[in-house]
Amino acid sequence: MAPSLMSRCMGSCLPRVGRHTEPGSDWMLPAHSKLTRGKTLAVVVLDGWGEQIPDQYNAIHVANTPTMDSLKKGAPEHWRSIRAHGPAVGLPTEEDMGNSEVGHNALGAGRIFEQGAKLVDSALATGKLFYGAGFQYIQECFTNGTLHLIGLLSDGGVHSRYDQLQALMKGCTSRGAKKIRLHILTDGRDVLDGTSFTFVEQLEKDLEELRQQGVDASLASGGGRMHVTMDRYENDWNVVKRGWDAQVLGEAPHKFKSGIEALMQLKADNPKFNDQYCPPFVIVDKNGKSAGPIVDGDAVVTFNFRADRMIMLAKALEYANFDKFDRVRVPKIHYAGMLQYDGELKLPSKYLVSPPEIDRTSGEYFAKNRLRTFACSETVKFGHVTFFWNGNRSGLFDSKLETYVEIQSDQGITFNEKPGMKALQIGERARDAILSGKYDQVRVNLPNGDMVGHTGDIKATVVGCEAADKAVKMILDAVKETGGIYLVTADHGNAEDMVKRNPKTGQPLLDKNGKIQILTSHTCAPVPIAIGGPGLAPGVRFRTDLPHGGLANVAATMMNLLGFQAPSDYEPSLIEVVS
Ligand SMILES: O=C(O)[C@H](O)COP(=O)(O)O
Ligand SMILES: [Mn+2]
Ligand SMILES: [Mn+2]
Repeated sequence: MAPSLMSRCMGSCLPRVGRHTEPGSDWMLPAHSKLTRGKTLAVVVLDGWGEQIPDQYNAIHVANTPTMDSLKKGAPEHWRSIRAHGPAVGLPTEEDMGNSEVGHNALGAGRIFEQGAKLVDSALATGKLFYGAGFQYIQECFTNGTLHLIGLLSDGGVHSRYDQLQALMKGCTSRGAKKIRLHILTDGRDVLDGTSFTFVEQLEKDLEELRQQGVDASLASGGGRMHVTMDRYENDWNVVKRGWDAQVLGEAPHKFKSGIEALMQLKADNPKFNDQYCPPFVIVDKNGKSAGPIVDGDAVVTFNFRADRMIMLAKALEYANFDKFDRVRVPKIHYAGMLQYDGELKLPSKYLVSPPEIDRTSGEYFAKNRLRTFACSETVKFGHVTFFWNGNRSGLFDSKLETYVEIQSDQGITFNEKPGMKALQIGERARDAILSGKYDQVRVNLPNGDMVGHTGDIKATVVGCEAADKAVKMILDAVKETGGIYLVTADHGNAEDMVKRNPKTGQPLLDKNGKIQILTSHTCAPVPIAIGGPGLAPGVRFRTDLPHGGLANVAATMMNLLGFQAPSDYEPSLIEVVS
């Protein structure tokens, strides 16, 4: 140990826990030279809570949020905003809005990793995607079988991108695929509601082009992403079953001759129709025979790069012992994911592009340094503060040190129906964990801004934000009572902007009927970060020399607040200690 460091640590500092040398070679984090251990750190992630123009379309501004307001107004040296979109979280461009996967990855891992969207872009650009073991595996079925492509039809860039699907279709047909069937999930969540028509039209054109080249290419089934297939964290297996029935068995309550006919008819039948909740349908020929059930000898690719909402289908497609619903018929197929979605479960076992290797996350460091962690959210966000936070890794690092609590989310509703969601229960569980004194870190995700924001219902989103604010208060009160420290931040924007705006004037854009266009998606807005609590050492403040700080700077900040230095290759901490 350097003499200067030793003298600083004599007396008041706790013993130095260890030393980090080469990345990965030593898990022990050195003690911080000025900040001591022993305080509970509460980490609150407000999902979908950005900083934006304070007008009537900013649900957070409209909402009564005294706790979050006081953090912002209270102490300028303890509040700032940080980047949560684009390259700051490993996405291809500044136009890419943030999302929970990349946001929580960056928060937990403390470094910026090239994310799925970018990795697929380069694997397609270099052609590497078509030379790997995953592609060879599906290619084996091209001569005698059908290639099924299942995924989100959108250019949201959160779970998938249409240009990648186009490149995949082209690449597959030029490498021998003779018969292709598309199983689409309509979006309206990462892109404007109603755009499914445009995407389906484009897809029909692209399929027609393939047919001109002699490929038997057509749409086989469809459904809205939130109602069909794309559930997550096992909240509701019925969603995946609906997809299975349409995609694999070729059965659905609605049958149409084309995708456009399907959308037009379903919309005409139901004035409340929206892209996210489109019912499942199959495409049939004139005899009513479905265009593309999945059968023995076929190849299947799930073309979403993002993990959370594909894992359940991946399990249904890959696991021999699967008991979540009756699959009725389990075809012998060659299945590959666009990426491997779960590194711990190695699921799916075959994939086209290697996922980012997110290693040495803060969670793993904490476990190795014997810190005790409590993490909690409700089902729809549970994996965010655990799986995503830990670098897309399921499970605990150390069951003796970590407690992960999942509160069951409401099922089968859109969250504007119950916008408070489980925020108060999450707040209570976190409060109890803090008061118990058993944990060094208590981490939660409060989902309201995001989950209600995605419904496009402004009034309900306001109510949701108020509930989240109450939960923050509960947690901050417990921090106060126990002399702890808090760090409150968010993973990306959503509720702070509920309308599509003219980029030049900032005014809401109108649709062809003169109605304001509602924005259901995330945004590119920065997010707030606030620190405080009685345990925060005097002199701790946000540095002013990191104006472009982003989510990846938070992990080192947490380590400092817990009394440790961060690993040298982590993005720098946002705080400094002045005397
Ligand atoms: O999956 C979703 O719900 C949206 O596409 C993205 O939202 P999230 O990134 O906040 O989960
Ligand atoms: Mn999120
Ligand atoms: Mn979201």
